[in-house]
This record gives sequence, structure tokens and C-alpha cells, in this order.
Amino acid sequence: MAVYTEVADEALRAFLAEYELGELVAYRGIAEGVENSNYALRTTAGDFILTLYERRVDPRELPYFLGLMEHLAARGIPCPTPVKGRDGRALRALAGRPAAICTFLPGVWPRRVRPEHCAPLGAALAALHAAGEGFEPVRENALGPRGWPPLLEACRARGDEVREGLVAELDAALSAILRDWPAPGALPRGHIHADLFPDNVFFLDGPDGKPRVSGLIDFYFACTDLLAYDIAVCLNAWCFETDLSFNVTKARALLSAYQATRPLTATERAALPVLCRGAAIRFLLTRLYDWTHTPPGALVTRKDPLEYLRRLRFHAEARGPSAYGL
Ligand SMILES: Nc1ncnc2c1ncn2[C@@H]1O[C@H](COP(=O)(O)OP(=O)(O)OP(=O)(O)O)[C@@H](O)[C@H]1O
Ligand SMILES: N[C@@H](CCO)C(=O)O
Repeated sequence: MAVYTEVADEALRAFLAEYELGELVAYRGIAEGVENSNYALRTTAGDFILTLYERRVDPRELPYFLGLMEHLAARGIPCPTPVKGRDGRALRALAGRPAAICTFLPGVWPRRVRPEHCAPLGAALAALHAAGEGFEPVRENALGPRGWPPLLEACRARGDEVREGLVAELDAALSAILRDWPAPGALPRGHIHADLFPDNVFFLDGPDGKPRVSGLIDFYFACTDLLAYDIAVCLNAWCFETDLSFNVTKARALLSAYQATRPLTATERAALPVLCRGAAIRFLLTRLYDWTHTPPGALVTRKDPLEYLRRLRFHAEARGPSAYGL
């Protein structure tokens, strides 16, 4: 469930009066997602998404996220465009929370990833990276390498309740990742999505019957970081089967479509295994944190951290970029 903040009909109508969006026709809370409260709105001007930002989003960072979405959308990336009110502002407040309205994107996210999804995904990711150029604000990755040791510390006391020996295994894995991590300046940087999981990518079938990307959503982990790290996040999220075996056909499709727009440098290719280990430990640690800190009975669905332990082990065995089909 992800409607933490209820919005009363009257409050919403008063809020909408700040925009040129016509009259409210209908609205409903969206159950999917865990971070923020989302509502689907229909007004006489069309369909929109209203997001109320909840406690895990720092309001001071919202101008970066909304500004990046606006920048990318203006360059043809199918991401939500923040809608401005009559006063020119996209970010306002509703029901005591920071709130914004964005355009609604059509399509559905793939419940089962097929190889045919991975090429359009790779192309969309490369297009996103290219379109991010020229967006001046910088947001460091709070969940990048410097954020991992404190997360592991926060999980130390209860981590082994999830699996015996887990904390020791993560201690060793994290030291090795930090030791092998690319030196500053070694790899190209830019604006990355940093959470481009299947549930954040919408597809529609094209005239040829093949899936095409129709929407990229949820930019609330976006940051300024290594471009190839974003690829590593996608390799983890899209290229493992439900039995957690790695599907190199999916990886090859993703990487070649990405490289059709931006060929990877030799250093990026060589760094792929450690970037994939880093991406795996990032999601493992945030999931483990949630697992060990969410009170029983909370309405949020916790995601399984151990799925990422299996991925981490796979990447630790990878001998080089050829493990990913390169
Ligand atoms: N611009 C949009 N167009 C269409 N649907 C959207 C849009 N933004 C969000 N949604 C819908 O709302 C759902 C939740 O959105 P989102 O994933 O951003 O939630 P969240 O709680 O912020 O994130 P998280 O995935 O991190 O839990 C999506 O699965 C999708 O159904
Ligand atoms: N995509 C994340 C959750 C939201 O950031 C995960 O699967 O752990």
C-alpha cells in the first residue's frame, strides 16, 4: 500500500485551483510503490499523477528531482513532466506534505521480463544519460559507496536473523568492493536514475508487436554518479531469472542497445563486475535495513534481501566483462 496521506476531496479541489488543469473529474489512490503517496487524477484537461512526498524524501532534494525530470522530458525522454501552477511553481504543499502533479504516462511495467524488453531498456537508459547532459545541479549519490558502510553498521545487530553468517559475508564483500571501486575521475559521470527496476519502466507494443518503452518513472533516487553504475543496477534488476540464474542473452541485448548510443570505454567495461557487485550490495543493504527495521504489522511490503546475496555472489565470480556478454 502506498497511500500514507489521505487527501480530502475539498482540499484537492482547492489545490487544483492553483493550476490550469480544469475541473476534477475523479481521483484514486494508487496502491503500488512504497515510498510516497500517489494518486491518479482525472481532470477535464486529462490524466495526471499527484505525488505527496513522504518522510524518506528530503524536501530540499525535490527541486533536483523535479528539475531533472523537466530537463529530460524537454529532451524527449518519456518521463513524468512536473506540471507548474499559475505561479510557475511545480512544488507545493497538500495535506501537510510537499506535493507535485506530473503528467501521466501510458503503458505497463513488465511483470515478467523477456529478452525483448532488454534492448529497448538499454536504448532508453543511454538516451536518458545523453539527455541529462547540460543539467547543472548536482546530487551526490546518498546510497553510493560512502553510504554503504553506515547501512551495514545499522544492520549489524540483527542482520544474522535473516541468515546466519550474513553480516560477516557482507563485511568481506563490502571491503573488497570498496577496495576495487573505480578511482574518482576514472569513469564518465552524469545524471543517473539509480533505481531503474522493471516496475519503473512502462512498455507499450509497437506496430511491429515488439515492446517499446513508453515511460520511465520514479526519479527519487536519481543522482550524479558513474553512468556505468546505472547499467549495473539494470543488469541486476533485469537480467536474473526468478531462480536467480543470470540470463546472458538479456544482458547482451541491454548492453548492445546501450552501446549503440554510447559505447562503453575500456575502463568502464573492465569495471562492470565491481559496479555490479556494488549495485547488488546497495539493494541488499537497503532491503536488509528495511527487513530489520520495519515493525511487524507495518503495511509496507518488505523485499527479500537474500535475492541480492545470490546476485552479489554471481558478480564476485565474474572473471571480467565477458560474464555479461561483452
Ligand atoms: N507518471 C506516471 N504515469 C503513470 N503512472 C504512474 C506515474 N507515476 C507513478 N505511477 C503509478 O504509480 C505507481 C507508484 O509509483 P512509484 O513507483 O513512483 O511509487 P513510489 O512509492 O514513489 O516508489 P517506489 O517504487 O520507490 O516504491 C507506479 O507503479 C505506477 O502505477
Ligand atoms: N527498487 C528497490 C526498491 C525501491 O527503491 C528494490 O527493489 O529494493
